Amino acid sequence: MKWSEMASVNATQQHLNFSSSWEEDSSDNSFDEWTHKSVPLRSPCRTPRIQRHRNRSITVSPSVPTSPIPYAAWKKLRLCDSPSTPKSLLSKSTMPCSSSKTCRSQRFLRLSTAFERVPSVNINPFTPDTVRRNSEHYKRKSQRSDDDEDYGPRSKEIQNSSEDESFFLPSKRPAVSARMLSRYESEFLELACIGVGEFGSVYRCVKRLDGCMYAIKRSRRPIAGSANEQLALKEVYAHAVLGHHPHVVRYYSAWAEDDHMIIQNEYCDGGSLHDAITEKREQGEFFSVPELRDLLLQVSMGLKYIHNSGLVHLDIKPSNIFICRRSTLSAGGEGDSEEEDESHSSGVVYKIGDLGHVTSISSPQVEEGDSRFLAYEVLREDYTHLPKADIFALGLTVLLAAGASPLPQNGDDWHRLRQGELPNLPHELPALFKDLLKSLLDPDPTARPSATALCRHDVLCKERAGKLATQLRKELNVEKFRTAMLERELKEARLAATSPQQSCQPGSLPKAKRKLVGRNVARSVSFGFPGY
Ligand SMILES: Nc1ncnc2c1ncn2[C@@H]1O[C@H](COP(=O)(O)OP(=O)(O)OP(=O)(O)O)[C@@H](O)[C@H]1O
Ligand SMILES: [Mg+2]
Repeated sequence: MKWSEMASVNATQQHLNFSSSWEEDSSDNSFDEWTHKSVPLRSPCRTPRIQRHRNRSITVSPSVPTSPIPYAAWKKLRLCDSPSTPKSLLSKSTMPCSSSKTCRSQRFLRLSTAFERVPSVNINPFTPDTVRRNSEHYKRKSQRSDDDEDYGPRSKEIQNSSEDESFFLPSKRPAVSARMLSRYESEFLELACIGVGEFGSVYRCVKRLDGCMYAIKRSRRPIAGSANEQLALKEVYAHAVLGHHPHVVRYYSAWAEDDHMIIQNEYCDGGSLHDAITEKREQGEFFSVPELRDLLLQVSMGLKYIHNSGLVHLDIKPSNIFICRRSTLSAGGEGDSEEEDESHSSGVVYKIGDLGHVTSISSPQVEEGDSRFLAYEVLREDYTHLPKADIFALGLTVLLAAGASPLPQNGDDWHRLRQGELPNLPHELPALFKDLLKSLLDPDPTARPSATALCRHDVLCKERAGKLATQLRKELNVEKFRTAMLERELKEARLAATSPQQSCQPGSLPKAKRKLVGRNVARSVSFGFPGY
């Protein structure tokens, strides 16, 4: 959102109910001062001045909190200098956590270390991990009780039963409301800081009550009365409206605490696409063509859902696409979608996250996203084809995964990418796929394919058809195997019928015990086959 627009919105903006002290407080007029002073002058041929996303989304270890200087803070810093302006926030944000004042994340981490010794979180019996552990435990237990029946004293079983019960029953419920802790502290056990962005920091947490993992995003600065309040609300509004889709990060809850916004989202265990690209790049690797197609298709599905809901994301980029590995889905699992099953065969699910820039297609309030991924028409404030700006950003995202060099933030190279020139890639892409990517970057937004068209595009669906063929081949092999087994059984049954003595041979069942179906055919025993 432009600062000038924000000033008008400010009059009607909905404030979060943080604390009464803030609501009545008119002393923080830095925002008004700032909005009036910062109406941008536009040149006819603009090139983005935005540096905002440099160094963003760095995954840090909890012991080394990094605080990239947010663009907004820089901008504010240039314009006003009161103690309550971002200068103080900036110095706070850049202040090393080792200073005498304990920083919040450290405080939480200390708290969590204390909890680690006595984990006061419940174990959710329905998560795949727990189910597996439970069944192993049951197996062990039944073996043990067999042994006990034969050889061991009964007291041993009695002694173990309380241990077993405590294993299956949720551990004692933590006294959620007994202590006057913040909701965050009382409901969640913080495990690690998994990301730092412009808006805030993201922590991996276990919810004490349900024992599931969540990503908790906490705004970096106090947000009441600031532009960030609208941004924070935007993210929450968007999540709430969007509901569930397998390719959009799932939202669970949001609340304000200590003048900070806290958003509880699904935890994606594979990190961000940005992390995955960086990791591969460091090893001199890039996404393969099938992986690129899969990425493009899955994110298109998420975008199709967002666009069909009347919204646009406006900040599509690798650090806002998260990865889930199917086997370890944390909470909630997947939503319902006709496309759901087809996209999972790679074992990786891509999800669109960070909805902080989402706006509606019909009455857009545009807060430009990362300039590196910004479509030219959005820079020109032409908002008539906003969904195509997401498509443009998706094209650049896929090109980065294909090994393109880091994207320019402005300048000639920036303009060249907006004139339909593809960046250089370390490996040649198949012509059809390359053409498709080129169409995503078309300078004319109307020439770019829609998300719906991408979901049906031949180049991407062939991949899906390929997966389907592989799946069908597997199923065919299973059926062949089954038929062969049945034929063998049939032969045996015929043989048994013609020469009754043979049925008593070692290895074959006594005739009386065999269950015959149909025309004296032994019922096939059910047998396992991996994966079926
Ligand atoms: N649900 C999640 N699961 C796993 N990791 C996450 C999740 N949400 C965020 N992260 C990590 O935290 C980083 C920052 O998150 P997010 O993009 O939501 O915050 P932000 O402050 O809006 O960032 P930015 O302004 O840089 O886009 C992500 O790039 C990712 O590495
Ligand atoms: Mg982000």
